[in-house]
Amino acid sequence: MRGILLINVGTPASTNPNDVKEFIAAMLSDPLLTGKPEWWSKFLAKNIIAPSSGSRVSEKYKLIWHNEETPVSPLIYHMRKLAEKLEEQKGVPVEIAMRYGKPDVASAFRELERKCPLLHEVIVFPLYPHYAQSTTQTSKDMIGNIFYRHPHSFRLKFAEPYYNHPAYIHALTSYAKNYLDDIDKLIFSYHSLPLTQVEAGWKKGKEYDYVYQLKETNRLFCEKLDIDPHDTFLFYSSQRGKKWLNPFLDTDIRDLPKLGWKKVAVVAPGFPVDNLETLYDVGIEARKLFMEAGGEKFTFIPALNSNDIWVEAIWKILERT
Ligand SMILES: C=CC1=C(C)c2cc3[nH]c(cc4nc(cc5[nH]c(cc1n2)c(C)c5CCC(=O)O)C(CCC(=O)O)=C4C)c(C)c3C=C
Ligand SMILES: [Fe+2]
Repeated sequence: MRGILLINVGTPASTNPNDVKEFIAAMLSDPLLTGKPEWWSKFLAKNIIAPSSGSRVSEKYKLIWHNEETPVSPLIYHMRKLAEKLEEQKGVPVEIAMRYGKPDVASAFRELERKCPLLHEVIVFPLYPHYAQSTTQTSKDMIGNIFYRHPHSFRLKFAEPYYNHPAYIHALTSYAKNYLDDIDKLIFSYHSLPLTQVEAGWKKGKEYDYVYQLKETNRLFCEKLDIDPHDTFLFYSSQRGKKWLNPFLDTDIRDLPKLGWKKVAVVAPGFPVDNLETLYDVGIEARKLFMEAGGEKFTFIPALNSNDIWVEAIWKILERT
């Protein structure tokens, strides 16, 4: 039998500033994420960035935390629901794990083996449709490292980027089309990346080319819904410097109302499940900036999360893996 491991970057254990600092330090210590040497990344992350940003970021997490039942990060909440639905509807064991922090990959492998002693294959499904060194590559490296260190009965596969897979585009468009009435422009919002990492990927070819891949998603999205690409904008969020992919959602969106586009909907296809980067950066911060700049209507399109249509799409994407 096959098992599925849903992987994502990670999230703090709670909104407590110490937990947030620990998470930020773990992430920013990764040389594949920062593009800097390991010793330098670790030093900077633990001694400077995490201590100085932990409390500020913790305030953002408090605004989006999932407080029903047991309080939990929305990222984990949606991933658990997605895993449960996949398990129920497809009859295969499914676990979730994070690149940084908990739940961790080694425990997820053990749990899959416990659920299904006859497991012969595990497919890792990254909740990042587009390739990036800071998401896909670092997750693949870390999982391989854990997998090959211990003997396992099953073999391991990693799903390729699915940015152009018809099932992903179908899920995205069937879901998003319900939010597109009465708008002047549709905004595609993606996580920004340092230009150095983007260019390095571009040189390796389109399987590693973040911008090529996300523009393909946008093109296919417009084609499927018969949207004129001139009625869309591409913005990048969560940049950490000037030499990152732009225009920036958290500054440049303010220009739209002045140009006469006062009603927008924002979709973030790079995030199949909601998290801080969608719920806060888009749903709270970008909305506020847009409305303060004279906007009249701001529609935040939630991620696919655990919608049935996304469960079906994942299953179809895994067929070719
Ligand atoms: C498409 C997905 C993502 C890309 C690409 C990405 C690149 C990237 N991220 C950082 C630094 C941080 N990311 C943080 C949180 C975070 N990032 C993503 C996704 C991508 N990151 C997710 C899903 C999350 C988790 C959010 C949650 O709900 O918990 C954080 C911590 C939070 C914060 O401080 O904002 C940091 C730090 C870099 C440097 C980078 C590319 C080089
Ligand atoms: Fe990130």
